[in-house]
Amino acid sequence: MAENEIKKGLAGVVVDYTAVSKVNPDTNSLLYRGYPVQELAARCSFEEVAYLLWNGELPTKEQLAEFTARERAGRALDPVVKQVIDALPVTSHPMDVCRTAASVMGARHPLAEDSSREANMAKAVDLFAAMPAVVAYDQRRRHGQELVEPREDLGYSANFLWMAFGEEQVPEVVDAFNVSMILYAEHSFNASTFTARVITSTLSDLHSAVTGAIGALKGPLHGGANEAVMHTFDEIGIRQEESLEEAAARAKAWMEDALAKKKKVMGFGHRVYKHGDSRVPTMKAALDKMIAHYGRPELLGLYNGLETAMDEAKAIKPNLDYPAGPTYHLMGFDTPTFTPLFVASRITGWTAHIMEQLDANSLIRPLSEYNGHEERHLP
Ligand SMILES: CC(=O)SCCNC(=O)CCNC(=O)[C@H](O)C(C)(C)COP(=O)(O)OP(=O)(O)OC[C@H]1O[C@@H](n2cnc3c(N)ncnc32)[C@H](O)[C@@H]1OP(=O)(O)O
Ligand SMILES: O=C([O-])CC(=O)C(=O)O
Repeated sequence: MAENEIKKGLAGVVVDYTAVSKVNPDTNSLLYRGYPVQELAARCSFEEVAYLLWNGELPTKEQLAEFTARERAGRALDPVVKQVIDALPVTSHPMDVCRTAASVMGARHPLAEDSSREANMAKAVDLFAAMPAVVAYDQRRRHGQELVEPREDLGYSANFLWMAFGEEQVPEVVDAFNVSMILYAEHSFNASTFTARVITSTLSDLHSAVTGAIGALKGPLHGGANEAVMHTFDEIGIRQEESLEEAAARAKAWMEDALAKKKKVMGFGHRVYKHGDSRVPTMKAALDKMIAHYGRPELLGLYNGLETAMDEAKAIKPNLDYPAGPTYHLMGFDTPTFTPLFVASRITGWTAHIMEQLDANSLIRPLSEYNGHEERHLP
């Protein structure tokens, strides 16, 4: 019997203060620096939200102009980072490519060993500006396509889609992508952010913390779930000729069978929210728009069938990854690219937390209760 109560997975443990965001499971709300995320998603660009997360306030017109000019100037893929990506097999998971690229960018950064607030802010903006090129180029090279150079006349989301597909997207698609970036940007002490804070607490550098955070995000219990959702849809089978009702019935039957076999179905459940993820209604509205735009009601059938069956059987609600996965699929991203899209967004939240951790640092080092062999001695 343990002498101390063990909180497995640190469930329910409050480990520090944060002013970056507030997740409130009782009111199903999420605030970034005090602003409801739904309001930000409806009215702001992702660039404005990034600025807010880092600086605590939304930018003025002049500040936004300066900030976007800085972001646009940093979008091109560093030729050395491209060489490193090209040296990786095309079968490498795109999250491994992202993690490697973040690490190379850190080693090459002119301020690599400087962890002052000014240097960290510069590094954060550099990563934010450059990661879309990594994600977009890696998807393209896996499909035998050439790098697409960024366009300075486009906003962050429009340019990201341009670099991924080499075609300008219509405003509805750009808006849905912008909403997904805003919703994915920040979520208090989730596993990847906590990883970044642990690494930062040793006084290691920002790129090391982001590289570790990317590793934590990859797992299917965290960000990897958006990719896993699409695998579920694929396993059930996407049949474009099918009606919404037919697809829903097949998805419902699939879920009932999966739950009878005690399977965990990715895209459902959350450590903090127990009555639904605050971000899902906004992301689901964006998914609905994409389903209408691309004329794909059968995907809504699959979505509804799984959700209903999970709710009836276990009352477990979808998390953000559930509507995000099929939204990215409709936009034309291949499935392994979904979690790197999450990386591109969460760089903002991670780096805001890294700077906050450094401002009031204490080495993160919890205790453990030993349950191994009694003391013994060599014969
Ligand atoms: C952006 C994000 O990172 S959001 C999270 C993305 N992750 C996923 O979608 C992965 C699937 N979900 C899960 O594994 C979990 O819900 C987690 C890890 C997110 C949170 O889990 P925890 O708070 O640790 O709860 P835990 O995993 O113990 O689940 C509690 C119960 O609900 C069940 N449950 C929770 N989620 C699911 C699920 N997705 N499918 C089936 N059952 C589930 C568990 O089996 C468990 O049942 P039991 O008490 O009968 O054993
Ligand atoms: O908060 C969590 O545990 C996971 C999550 O939803 C996120 O990181 O966006």
